[in-house]
Amino acid sequence: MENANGESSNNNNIARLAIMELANMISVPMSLNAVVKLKVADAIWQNGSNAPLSPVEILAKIRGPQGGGDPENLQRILRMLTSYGVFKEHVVDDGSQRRYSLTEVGKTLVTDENGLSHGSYVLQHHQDALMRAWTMVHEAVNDSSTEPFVKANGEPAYNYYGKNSEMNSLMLNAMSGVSVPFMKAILGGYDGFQGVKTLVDVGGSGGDCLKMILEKHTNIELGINFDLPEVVEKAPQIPMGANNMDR
Ligand SMILES: C[S@@+](CC[C@H](N)C(=O)[O-])C[C@H]1O[C@@H](n2cnc3c(N)ncnc32)[C@H](O)[C@@H]1O
Repeated sequence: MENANGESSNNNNIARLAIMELANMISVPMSLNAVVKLKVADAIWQNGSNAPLSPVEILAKIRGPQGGGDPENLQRILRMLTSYGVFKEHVVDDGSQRRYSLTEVGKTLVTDENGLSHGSYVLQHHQDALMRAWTMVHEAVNDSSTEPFVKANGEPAYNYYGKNSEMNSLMLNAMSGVSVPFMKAILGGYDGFQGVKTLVDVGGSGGDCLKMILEKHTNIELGINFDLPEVVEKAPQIPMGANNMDR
């Protein structure tokens, strides 16, 4: 059946459902944020066994002897993220119990031997200051003279992070967690650093990428991590490298 605009009611209903799904999309990153805060991926991973666990078993691992927590609500979050490919759901034959293991996507949230994962990246993107800025995106259209982050928080993002040690560390960890695995892959196939004597990483954050490049390409005599003073202050010293130094 068609309405006055020539649209079928079935198409209309699909459109209504689509806009409702879009309106509720915030539940996806917020659920992701929740599993990172709860350290669910590490609880399931258990040194690589990745054996499917029930919400009750996951809670026991993340909360330890203090116990407690709500397995029903945890299961809701896990099911939501299962539908977005973060977890795999294993349903017992009679449907009475559901267990969860990590997919390849979920494994990116497991803390590695260097204490890194993509979890910090998730948290960094949903910290309060950014959430406040997201509510003001329309202001970037109404009045683009001041960016939404500044309108929401009174100063530009990196100034704001630099003044708050917790946010600064979160940003550093987020960048390391993402960049180290990518840089490993890049170094396996990219030969553009051959013949380079001085390398400057502009906005190099904690200097992980620069450090990895210097370790592999010993032809580079000087590496400079050029970043903001409060960022390089926390960055570890790099052999043969310099932080914000111009020689
Ligand atoms: C998205 S992060 C890049 C991280 C890094 N390149 C990596 O791959 O891990 C952007 C970096 O730019 C730095 N940055 C921002 N404004 C800067 C400025 N004015 N001068 C130097 N660095 C700046 C930030 O402190 C941050 O470390």
